[in-house]
Amino acid sequence: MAIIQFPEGMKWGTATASYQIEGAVNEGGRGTSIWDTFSKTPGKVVNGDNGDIACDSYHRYEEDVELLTDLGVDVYRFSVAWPRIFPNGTGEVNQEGLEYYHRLVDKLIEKGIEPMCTLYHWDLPQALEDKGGWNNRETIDAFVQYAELMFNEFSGKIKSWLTLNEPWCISFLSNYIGAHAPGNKDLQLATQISHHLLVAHGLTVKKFRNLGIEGKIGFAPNTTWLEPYSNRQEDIDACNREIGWYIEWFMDPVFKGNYPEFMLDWFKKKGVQLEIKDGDMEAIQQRVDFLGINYYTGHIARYKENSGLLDWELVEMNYDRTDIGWPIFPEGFYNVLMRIKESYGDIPIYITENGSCYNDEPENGQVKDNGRISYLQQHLTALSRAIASGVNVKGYITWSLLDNFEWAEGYSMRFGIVHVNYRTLERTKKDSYYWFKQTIANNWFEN
Ligand SMILES: CCOCCOc1ccc(-c2cn(C[C@@H]3NC[C@@H](O)[C@H]3O)nn2)cc1
Repeated sequence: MAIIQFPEGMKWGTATASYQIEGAVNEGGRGTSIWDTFSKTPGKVVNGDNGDIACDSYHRYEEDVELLTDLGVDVYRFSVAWPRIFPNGTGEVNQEGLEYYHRLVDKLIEKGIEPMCTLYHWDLPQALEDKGGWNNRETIDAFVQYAELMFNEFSGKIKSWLTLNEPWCISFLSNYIGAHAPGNKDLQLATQISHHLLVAHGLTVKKFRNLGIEGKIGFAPNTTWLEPYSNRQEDIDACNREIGWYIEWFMDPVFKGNYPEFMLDWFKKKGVQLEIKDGDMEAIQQRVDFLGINYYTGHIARYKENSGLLDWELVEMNYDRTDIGWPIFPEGFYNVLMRIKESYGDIPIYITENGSCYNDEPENGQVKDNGRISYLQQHLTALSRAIASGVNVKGYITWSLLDNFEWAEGYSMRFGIVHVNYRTLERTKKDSYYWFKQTIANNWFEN
């Protein structure tokens, strides 16, 4: 057995997102989002599930904050539903929406928990989508306007901000692969949207600085790792293309001021013509105070000509998998963090999402989710390796506090350390909740 010790001052937390937990989609003046539309489009979400009720956290936020308080977290990462603030994306501000988030933030502060606010976690106002969504550069301006209002409204209360959650999912998963809202399948569109997202991020950081808002700001790309099947250059290059699609494509512009040439060349070969306006790259390259990193899984892969977008194929290694089918690959977590350190230096990093899907149900009031505890142990050990290797990790935020609406998987896949009965909305602390609580209290665990 080994003691895995974390640095003094390490921040611990849990994460959620507005559309996934709030419910109350027609209450408090909220406008329609693209996920309301997408989830009610037949065939898009397992079992036809939607976020109408979800965990009902709009009404039960005090119960959720009690769970956070008992857990002993330092930070709670939540997201704001843009359609609660600007029901039509721009124009009239909805005071009821602001009031809900003041209630939540005030309760967190009362309990000594730092609110970390994600401004955009995928619930774009439908009114903006109707005008082209993220493909329309006017949405960039609308986002900066929304962010400015939030900065001014919550200045002094919220001191940790994230502009975007998982821009790869917002752009490529949602507009090329088509698995998420709004469900387009167009590489040119998706790639142009990825650029607009980065411009929106940069202009928002610039606004944050110009307003002189107290606190720190970053963004939260999602990552993955493909380990080459062999040391053949073609296998290494193929894996680096997939890794680069998540990491370098979104981080090079922010930290280096340019897109990675190898990815630009590849997209050009696929017919993409990226439109970059004068000043865009300078806008994107604003200094961020920290980098959020989301990591779930990785694979072994090798080159395969004309296979998918990036010419690679998975090699099945029969790794254990979580209930959503993702391989348990903690080495990939270490490798992602080392790649980021090598590429971008000592930018402070918060793990803003890491967690696992296990669909264990309560038995006599207990949820024995040993798989989730094992996943946490493996990935926190990988994290401790990265810290020992010099990666500047400031905090770890697990996904998620609650079982919730897992996008296209609906409620069929559970990521929470707290079980939610979607009929009664009763919360039940899982065994992983108690394990995480002890780890937070100790700032170490025994492997
Ligand atoms: C090749 C075909 O692929 C089709 C599906 O492809 C993906 C990829 C990635 C995901 C995914 C889901 N999550 C967890 C969420 N992160 C944010 C938070 O809201 C969590 O709910 N991370 N990544 C889903 C589907």
